[in-house]
Amino acid sequence: MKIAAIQMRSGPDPKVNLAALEPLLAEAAAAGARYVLTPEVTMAFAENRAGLAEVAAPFDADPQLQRVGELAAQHGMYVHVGSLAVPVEDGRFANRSVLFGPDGATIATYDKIHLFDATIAGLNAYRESDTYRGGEIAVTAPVDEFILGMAICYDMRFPQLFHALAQAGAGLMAVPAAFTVPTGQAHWHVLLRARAIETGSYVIAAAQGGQHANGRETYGHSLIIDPWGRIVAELDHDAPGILVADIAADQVADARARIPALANTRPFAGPQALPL
Ligand SMILES: O=C(O)CNC(=O)[C@H](CS)NC(=O)CCC(=O)C(=O)O
Repeated sequence: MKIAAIQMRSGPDPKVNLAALEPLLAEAAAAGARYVLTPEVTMAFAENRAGLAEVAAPFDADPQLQRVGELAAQHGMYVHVGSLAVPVEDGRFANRSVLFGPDGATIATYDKIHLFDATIAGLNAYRESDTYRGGEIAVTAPVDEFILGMAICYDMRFPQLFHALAQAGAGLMAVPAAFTVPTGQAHWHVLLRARAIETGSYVIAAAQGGQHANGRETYGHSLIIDPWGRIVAELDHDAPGILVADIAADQVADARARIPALANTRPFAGPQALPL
């Protein structure tokens, strides 16, 4: 199965972002992709909560999202919108991933569980939970012969999520992202490779990249990693573009046969704080 990651440089306006996305989806379809992943905050990378409130639409009436569903059907491929902001009851948003099937139907949604509340030296303090409400449910979905495990950006730092997805059968992990540059330089490749190795799974990471209109700068470097932890494709820059690779379910089985860490997982008690 051919899969593709789309790298973007989204701004605050969903119409402009959709216009940037459409030709990249067409390019992925022309390359033979059966499954395509777009980055976190594909549709609106806003400056703040007020900026999002101006453009975010109810989930069932989002014109850009509906257009992506039509494009999935037109191209006959799975299109996974890495995330977009969806208004929720408490005035915040869900940072939500949406998977469309090749017939254009919505197959699955996933709300980002782990929110980026961190202060990084030299950057602003990020308080994602001011704007977004965290999800509470891990999600898998069928994509042809694969089971897809859904994660978003900062989720990649939480191996227990990927372990749970793999235990539920996922062999392809999706990580749409809008990573900061310094943490990307330090951690992006090693964390994503580790998630692939630990779970014997493919990892596809579709990134935002470059200098955005909202003042943020993101790391780019979209990646596809095989279940042995090898990087099989990378956009070695932060500009918009697409990345394509062939994946095969027998590679998942092979990696898990060589290192059966999933099967060898055992429950344990403790830790005991010694000496008692
Ligand atoms: O805020 C928005 O509109 C969109 N969301 C993001 O950009 C999110 C939350 S601020 N970014 C990350 O999770 C980066 C994580 C990261 O860089 C790391 O883990 O090192």
